[in-house]
Amino acid sequence: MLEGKKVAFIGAGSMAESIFAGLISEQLLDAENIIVTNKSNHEKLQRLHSQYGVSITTSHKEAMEKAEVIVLAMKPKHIEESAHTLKEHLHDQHLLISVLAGVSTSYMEQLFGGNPAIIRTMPNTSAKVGASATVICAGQYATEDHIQMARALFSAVGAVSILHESEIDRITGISGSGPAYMYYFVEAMEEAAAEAGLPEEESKELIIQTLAGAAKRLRSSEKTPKELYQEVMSPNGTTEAAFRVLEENNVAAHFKDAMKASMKRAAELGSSPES
Ligand SMILES: NC(=O)C1=CN([C@@H]2O[C@H](COP(=O)(O)OP(=O)(O)OC[C@H]3O[C@@H](n4cnc5c(N)ncnc54)[C@H](OP(=O)(O)O)[C@@H]3O)[C@@H](O)[C@H]2O)C=CC1
Ligand SMILES: O=C(O)[C@@H]1CCC=N1
Repeated sequence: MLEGKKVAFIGAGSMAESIFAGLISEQLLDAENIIVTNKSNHEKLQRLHSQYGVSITTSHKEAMEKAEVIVLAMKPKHIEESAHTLKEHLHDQHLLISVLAGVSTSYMEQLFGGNPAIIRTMPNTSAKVGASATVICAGQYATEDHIQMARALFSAVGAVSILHESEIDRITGISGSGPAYMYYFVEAMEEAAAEAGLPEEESKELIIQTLAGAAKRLRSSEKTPKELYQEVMSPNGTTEAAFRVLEENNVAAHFKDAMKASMKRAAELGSSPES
């Protein structure tokens, strides 16, 4: 569906880079069909050009004129100023794909004016290795073809689910921010290994393999997470000792509170993107 099309990224931060790096390595698009622009960090654009071979420009007008698919990848607080510049170059053939947390399609439709085709998405940075968990929903002017185009783009960099827009803020606290939670736990595991005097490289590898193995098991087993962790626990053994500490410290409750805070922040970004 994206054959022969050019895709412009407005915003060149970690999310944009994760997506276009994934699109290139998964061979959905050639680097020269990807145009990247940002606000003012020219060194960053140069680095992205050298590293990936993507086309870069400091002109948002040029990006809009060359591409049919426009990925909005700036911070939510910058959507208003950005839409102000982009809207004069927007035409009927453009598809706008937003990755912005919290920002609704109706708000973007209002900013761009007219009847812009907008697909709102919530990917995550695992797009860089073709393993994002992306959620998409359509604005009122997006057609089935637009949905399929966005689905094709994000399918190249991971799994895609279609959700109702009212669910996207909540899922942001689960799968959008999700990779960060996993890295945080891995960091704690690495620190515990180091504090116990274990060799760094070997511990790191064992932790990653443990995480990958648990993810594989979750995917392939019919068992619930509780059944799976109970399987690890020998009576009065090491895991039980660890879980006693987790439960004494209410870790699951605190972790759930953290995800609720992320969901709440997504809703706040939507009601007041400039915050
Ligand atoms: N990081 C993540 O894991 C995820 C992020 N998102 C969403 O992706 C978006 C980007 O996040 P992230 O990549 O982390 O942010 P970054 O801060 O890393 O990048 C933001 C980018 O936007 C550019 N920018 C700022 N203002 C404008 C403007 N007016 N016009 C064009 N470009 C502009 C910046 O350019 P310059 O450097 O020149 O100022 C920078 O390249 C956010 O809306 C976020 O909600 C969604 C899912 C996951
Ligand atoms: O932290 C953020 O706001 C973005 C949205 C989801 C993940 N990162």
